[in-house]
Amino acid sequence: MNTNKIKHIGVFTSGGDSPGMNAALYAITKCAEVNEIKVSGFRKGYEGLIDGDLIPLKSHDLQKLVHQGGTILKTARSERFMTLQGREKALQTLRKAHVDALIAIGGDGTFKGLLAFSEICDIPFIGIPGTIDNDLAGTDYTLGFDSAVNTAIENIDKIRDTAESHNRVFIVEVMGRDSGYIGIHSGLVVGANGILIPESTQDLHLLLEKVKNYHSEDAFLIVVSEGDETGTDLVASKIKEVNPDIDLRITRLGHVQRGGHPSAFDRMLGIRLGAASIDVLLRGSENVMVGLYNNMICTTPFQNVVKQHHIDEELQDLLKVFGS
Ligand SMILES: Nc1ncnc2c1ncn2[C@@H]1O[C@H](COP(=O)(O)OP(=O)(O)OP(=O)(O)O)[C@@H](O)[C@H]1O
Ligand SMILES: O=P(O)(O)OC[C@H]1O[C@](O)(CO)[C@@H](O)[C@@H]1O
Repeated sequence: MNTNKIKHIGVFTSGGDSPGMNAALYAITKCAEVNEIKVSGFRKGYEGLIDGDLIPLKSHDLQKLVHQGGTILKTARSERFMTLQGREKALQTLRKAHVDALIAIGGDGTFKGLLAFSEICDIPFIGIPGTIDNDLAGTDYTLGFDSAVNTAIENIDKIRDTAESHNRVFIVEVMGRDSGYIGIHSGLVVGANGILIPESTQDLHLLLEKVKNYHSEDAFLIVVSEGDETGTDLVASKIKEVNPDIDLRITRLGHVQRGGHPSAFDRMLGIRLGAASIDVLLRGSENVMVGLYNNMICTTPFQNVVKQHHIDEELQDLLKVFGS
């Protein structure tokens, strides 16, 4: 496509919200304005595309929202977009609004959606990785991951205080639908006694050995990823089996990890990736996700942005030493 013809860009946030999305929206809008391109925001992810629910975006308004968590465009998981009929409606919306290119901020599901959409819609699509799970290939970090880990550790530190006071064992469940990134990062930096994540299957046995002999005056903290195959409740009952005297509590941190102000890292990541999305679009890229690799901007075709079920070797080694 002749990129001089890009006069109107549509943008939306999709999947789970993540801190830093507003910073990315600000950067997209600011950089588009510099290039005399109009930006419209579709509300509630693919739902807004289907229903034609769009609002004009101006950098002046977004500038003061960079520090805010969530997404001012709202987000959703859209059943309707999973159907060809839904995608055809979205195509009509884009044609009617004369949108020349689309930028989506979301996780791997969002990019699968764009791939399906590209079969019937031939305008360029650019993706920005936005999910607290950090489970995408093509980038070292996704928007919101750093903030979510910070929220998790702030809360786990508090749990330690009460756990120490009562000599209790606590299982703290952290988010990550299929991924242990939040689990391994938060578990390591709070000094957890055990860390269970879906990418590593041997730890439970070692953990049970350790907890069997636990009669300490200390707290015993176990961080379990939501996606761990054993699961929080079963881990708890296995611990009770091997050591029935243990005073055990479970805390599920849940959606608190998705809220709150974005960290400095996530604000900066949002600014960099938002700006990069306009830059690569105007250089003629399409159907790629912009990401950060070794602290440099890179692009990856949507086909390769599959869910990342791999924790690198260095972290796995740390897990062996510190996590079980
Ligand atoms: N194969 C697909 N075809 C069409 N649309 C899809 C497909 N997969 C996902 N989508 C659309 O993308 C939306 C977002 O995907 P999903 O709910 O998996 O979140 P995500 O982008 O992976 O973010 P998060 O990691 O925060 O959950 C879905 O609700 C659906 O509308
Ligand atoms: O908000 P929902 O739809 O319950 O989704 C929860 C899922 O979304 C995530 O927070 C990612 O956005 C996962 O960690 C979690 O499993």
